[in-house]
Amino acid sequence: MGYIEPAPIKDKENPFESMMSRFHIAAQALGLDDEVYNVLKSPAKQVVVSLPITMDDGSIQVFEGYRVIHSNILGPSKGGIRYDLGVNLDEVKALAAWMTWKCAVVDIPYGGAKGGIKCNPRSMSAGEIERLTRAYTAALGEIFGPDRDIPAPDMGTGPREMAWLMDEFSRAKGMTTNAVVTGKPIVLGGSLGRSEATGRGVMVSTLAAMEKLRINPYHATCAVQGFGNVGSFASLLLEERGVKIVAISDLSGAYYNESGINIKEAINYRNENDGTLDQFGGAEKIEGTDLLTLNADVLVPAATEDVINMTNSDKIKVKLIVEGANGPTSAKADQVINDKGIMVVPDILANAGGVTVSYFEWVQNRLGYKWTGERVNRRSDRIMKDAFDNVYKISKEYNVSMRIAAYIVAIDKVAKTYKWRGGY
Ligand SMILES: NC(=O)C1=CN([C@@H]2O[C@H](COP(=O)(O)OP(=O)(O)OC[C@H]3O[C@@H](n4cnc5c(N)ncnc54)[C@H](O)[C@@H]3O)[C@@H](O)[C@H]2O)C=CC1
Ligand SMILES: O=C(O)CCC(=O)C(=O)O
Repeated sequence: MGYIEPAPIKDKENPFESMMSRFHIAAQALGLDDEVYNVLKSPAKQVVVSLPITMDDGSIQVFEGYRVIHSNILGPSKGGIRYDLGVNLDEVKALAAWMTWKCAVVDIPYGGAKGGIKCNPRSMSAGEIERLTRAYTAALGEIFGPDRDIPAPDMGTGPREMAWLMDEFSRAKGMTTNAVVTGKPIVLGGSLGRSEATGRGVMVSTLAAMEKLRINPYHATCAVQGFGNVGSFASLLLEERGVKIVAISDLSGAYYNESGINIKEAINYRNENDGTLDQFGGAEKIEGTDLLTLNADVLVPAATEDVINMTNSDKIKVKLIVEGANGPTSAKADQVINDKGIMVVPDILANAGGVTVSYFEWVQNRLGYKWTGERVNRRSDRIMKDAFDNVYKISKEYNVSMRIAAYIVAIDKVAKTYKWRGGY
């Protein structure tokens, strides 16, 4: 398949401003004082690096790489690395702040960071991606570290890139340092359960929300946007629990089957076809954006930012949105969705299963010990369910949406920690 350019998203909002508008509402509800507000509204560190890479044809191409540390108040900063043509500083700043709130919502001892390289990994060879990953790691070698800043996979990256990052960092330090990065291959110290962890957390959040809404999973239908790491595992695990997945999608388009898509078949098809669902035969092909407005009970956006926005929010028909992606709902669309009475399990809660198991991976690396997959899943399910219940309780207490409640939980924890540690 040739590379398919994503269609530009209409009315895309500035992601950092979107994040700030929710932060502002939650800070007001919480009565956050000005000092802490000012500390938390700006990232602690922003680094932009220029990466000249020799391409396979011998030419030199210069790529721009970013790493933003939003906060290290709760601990070393943590967050994925994204390879995508849409990467820019405002996006990375927003994603870094979301990591701060996410780690606080699930109560793990990390601050928030995010990184990215503006590139199109689908049009690059493995060798070019390896050289780019190694150059990025070398450029940020003084930022990364198991006690400082710990990257992980995000869109366009996975265990392969994390292995190169770990190796490059270890070579520079003269010792194997596997705790510098999570989401590694198992053989390099990756944790069992990390690959499926984000999708698994989405499944746990979806079932918890369905229980509140009295939706029986065995009678429920669900549409999932994005069929990468998060979307495919969320689909598989929800299907295993009785939910009928009626639509899935990726950059090639959306695929609809009202009797339910066989998700194992779709995953096998994608794995055998260069990572794409293009020409998938188990469903009828529909427009990618039509998936968002289908008649289903649940929508899981698991692709990218701002896909639910002012052009389509009034047409959304589901009862529940569970945000597998970071920032899939624009801040302006929040109000429309709330007015329609749709429950939203927000990104900083719903997709926190990934960073939770990344934390377990880091703990195992530091202990020099391996947990069983059963132990990883049991503990992460518990953390996700407790976090859901806590956010739900706060949403009732403050009479706010689940999104604002999650921000309240997070900001409160970070602010209290900041106060105890003291400013400069
Ligand atoms: N990988 C992880 O552990 C975590 C990922 N996330 C978030 O989940 C989202 C997806 O990440 P991954 O699954 O890791 O990425 P991935 O690179 O594995 O997969 C992305 C998928 O989305 C599809 N896609 C991209 N743009 C699209 C569009 N406009 N419409 C339909 N499909 C589109 C791609 O074709 C691909 O199927 C991102 O927002 C990421 O930040 C959040 C928490 C953890
Ligand atoms: O696993 C991690 O450390 C971070 C994953 C991530 O980037 C995210 O949750 O958005």
